[in-house]
Amino acid sequence: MEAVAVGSRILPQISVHQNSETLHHHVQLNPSFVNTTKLSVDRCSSSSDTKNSVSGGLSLRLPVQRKGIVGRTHCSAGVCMYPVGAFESHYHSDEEKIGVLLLNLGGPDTLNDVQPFLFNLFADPDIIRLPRLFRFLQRPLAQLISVLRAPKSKEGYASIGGGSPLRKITDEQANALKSALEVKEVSADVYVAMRYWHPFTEEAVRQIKRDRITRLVVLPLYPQYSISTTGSSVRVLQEMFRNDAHLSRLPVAVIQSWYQRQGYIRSMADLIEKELQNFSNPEEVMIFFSAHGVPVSYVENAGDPYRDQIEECIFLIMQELKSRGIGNDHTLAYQSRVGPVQWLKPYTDEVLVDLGQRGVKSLLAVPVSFVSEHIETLEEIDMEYRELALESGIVNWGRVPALNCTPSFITDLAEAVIEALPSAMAISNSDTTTSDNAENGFVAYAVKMVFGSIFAFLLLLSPKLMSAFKSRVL
Ligand SMILES: C=CC1=C(C)c2cc3[nH]c(cc4nc(cc5[nH]c(cc1n2)c(C)c5CCC(=O)O)C(CCC(=O)O)=C4C)c(C)c3C=C
Ligand SMILES: [Fe+2]
Repeated sequence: MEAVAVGSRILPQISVHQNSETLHHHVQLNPSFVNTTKLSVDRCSSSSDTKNSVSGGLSLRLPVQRKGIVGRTHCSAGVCMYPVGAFESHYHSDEEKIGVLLLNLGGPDTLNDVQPFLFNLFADPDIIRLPRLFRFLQRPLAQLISVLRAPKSKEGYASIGGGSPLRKITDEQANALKSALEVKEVSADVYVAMRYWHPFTEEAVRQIKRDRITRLVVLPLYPQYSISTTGSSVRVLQEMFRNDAHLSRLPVAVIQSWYQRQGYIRSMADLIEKELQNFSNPEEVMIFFSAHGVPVSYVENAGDPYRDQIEECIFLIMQELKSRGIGNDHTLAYQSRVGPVQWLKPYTDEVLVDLGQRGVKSLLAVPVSFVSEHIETLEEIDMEYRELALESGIVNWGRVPALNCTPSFITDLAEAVIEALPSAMAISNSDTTTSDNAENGFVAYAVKMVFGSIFAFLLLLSPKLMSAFKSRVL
């Protein structure tokens, strides 16, 4: 697990508490931030199972921090150990009030919410990454793309019952996590912060303030880190915390990614093992991992560790399956691309056709970057990809369900939270005069909106330009 405190400067590398259920992982702490933490640069010795080889691979694959891009931190070599006992009694004291903030993307509750939800998504500079000079076009462009994409999106949401199930499932996960923490004698309030729809991050943070939480763990419900998911949500949190006197003093730990945790890997392997039994010849089934894509530029230019983490995650799941005597073939592809740019390859739809042509007859789809059912599992995989696979010659199709509230998974999340608690720290020297704030002056905003709207208007008026744009972007 990587955890990092929310802050405006280079952040300390936090924090992996080791226990028998956690894959050993390489992290480095900056002692000036966490002086209560005992540091060790040695790799933890562990039992001779998958853990050791995995941690070696992990440390090599972790990205170097590139300033101003991911903008936060990534781990480098070294393992830190917590003097756990030193913290435990504190959590049970009357004055400590623990909060856990779950981050997720959010989804439209009804079909009327689809276009405004899409607007919020495309208005995010971590989703459409315009060069700084063109940032003034972000909102007009978001307006345009959301209006153009809404009909297709609505169709998708209509086919899964008229809205996204993400809010309901995330609330259930929050309740289950609270109970799992209670079982481990940690009393905590669990909050949900969605990036693009209700309950928005702002609503959750307001509640955290109202409840006078004294220590907060931020847990993204994305196993792997991407600039477009965890990165975006954490950036919003950073801005809010930096600009708030109370929040900037609140000790916070952010778990950046947790795909390598043994509890998660085992839970995924359990689901795959169970689902394979539904095939008449389980050993002949191709395990087909499908991850949500991101544009290639995120990985190759902006230093997004997403692809590396997805690959590592799949390696770990397959290793776990092998240790159970399951040695099926497997492959990975990326789904859900949007827009005219290159996305991570290979693309799910192309691979399905290819596999069918190559004579693969049985296929088990495994959504690997999501932990809840949502439109990309229920509509894209279960309907679109299934149909395409069957048309392409696949005969036996199966799909592993999302983890949702699987008890072993929720228990592992609870352990991740407990392990992160000691590393929570405040943003001490908050800097409230960021250049972004300066840019947000009313006059600058008005000028940008006027020019942006003119651009969007011209685009809408030009049928030729419009149809070219539509065919490439949507
Ligand atoms: C790991 C998960 C996700 C990554 C990475 C991601 C990147 C990403 N997504 C878009 C565009 C869209 N995403 C949409 C919905 C959506 N995406 C994720 C997850 C990841 N996105 C989730 C959980 C959801 C919500 C699903 C729900 O049930 O509501 C949508 C809307 C749906 C649609 O119209 O297809 C869009 C659009 C981009 C551009 C991107 C990376 C840059
Ligand atoms: Fe997405």
